[in-house]
Amino acid sequence: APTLRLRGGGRGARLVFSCSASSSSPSGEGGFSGKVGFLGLGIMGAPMASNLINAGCDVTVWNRTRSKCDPLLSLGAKYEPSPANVASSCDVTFAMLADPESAVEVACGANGAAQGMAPGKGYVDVSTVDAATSKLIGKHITSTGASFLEAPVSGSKKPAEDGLLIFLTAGDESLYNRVASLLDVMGKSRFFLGDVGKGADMKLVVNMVMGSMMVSFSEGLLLSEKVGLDPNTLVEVISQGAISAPMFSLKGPSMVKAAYPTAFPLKHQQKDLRLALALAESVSQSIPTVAAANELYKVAKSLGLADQDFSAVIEALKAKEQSK
Ligand SMILES: NC(=O)C1=CN([C@@H]2O[C@H](COP(=O)(O)OP(=O)(O)OC[C@H]3O[C@@H](n4cnc5c(N)ncnc54)[C@H](OP(=O)(O)O)[C@@H]3O)[C@@H](O)[C@H]2O)C=CC1
Ligand SMILES: O=CCCC(=O)O
Repeated sequence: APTLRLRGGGRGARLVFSCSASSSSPSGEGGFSGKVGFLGLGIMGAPMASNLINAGCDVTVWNRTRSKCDPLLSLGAKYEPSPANVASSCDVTFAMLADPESAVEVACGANGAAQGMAPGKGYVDVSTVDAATSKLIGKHITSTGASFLEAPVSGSKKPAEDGLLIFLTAGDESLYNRVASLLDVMGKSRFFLGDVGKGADMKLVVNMVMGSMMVSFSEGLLLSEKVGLDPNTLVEVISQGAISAPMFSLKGPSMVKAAYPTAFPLKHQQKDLRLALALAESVSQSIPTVAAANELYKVAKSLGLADQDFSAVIEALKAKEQSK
């Protein structure tokens, strides 16, 4: 019988089917009983794979840096020495890689996942990449007879740990239905947006808004301090008004202390702004606020902050002030 369990706390609490559930729905969704591969065990991939294992899935992992597999193996995962091996030994393989270059390399390179793909198998790329990259990966995967779904996620380290991500999917709808119960183990909601590229586009639009919001927030924190206000009070005032956002309440207090524990690496936020600018250019849209924000993230990277949380962009503003 399907297993029901409570997921999340407070307002996020809900009941979800476990991995071995055998439910079915009019859309063709059902439980997933096959073998699941997971490639890329960074900040996001590791907790996502952990949740699949904890839900009872038969998970096989691979990561470029082998040692990052160890915690997952302790939870019961299996290991294969290459993406091709994972893909050939699993029914469906997820990939959570850093950027377009690594996503292509892992899917299409030597010993890449495509080499282990075959009809009946599926590849779900949950990395944040641009539409052209996603289409390229999709082409390699589908040329083997396998199916392809892009499924970038909104939500950071904590939502990944809590299984509360938001999936922005596009591509093969039957694969979407086939992996729905797996997405529900890792996330709180999922959108199917159409042809390959639409999930990538949606993700880049969301993240360009987020990246600009963070810069605007940083400017406000610094200005409040400069005019003699307590920036902690600013965080509190914002949290009670119409521009309240979990991101401000979560990151504000540590930003005031100049602490940037990494949830979303700054280098990835800058990558997303770069890709969003290219997306806007492809349709001749001007996004001047995003362009200005991108310059600040580039400055922050040049200050050695690439691996800090993206909220460290405030340090680029501080550096500008100091150089006056
Ligand atoms: N962190 C966040 O809040 C969120 C991140 N994202 C997106 O998810 C993706 C992953 O992010 P995150 O987990 O934070 O990033 P991490 O930097 O923590 O992890 C990146 C992963 O990519 C692997 N990788 C990098 N380059 C290569 C390569 N050339 N070949 C093979 N593997 C490679 C890394 O392997 P290795 O361990 O060997 O370095 C690691 O497994 C990114 O696209 C990011 O934009 C999306 C939503 C939220
Ligand atoms: O891509 C990273 C998104 C982070 C978030 O949605 O909080």
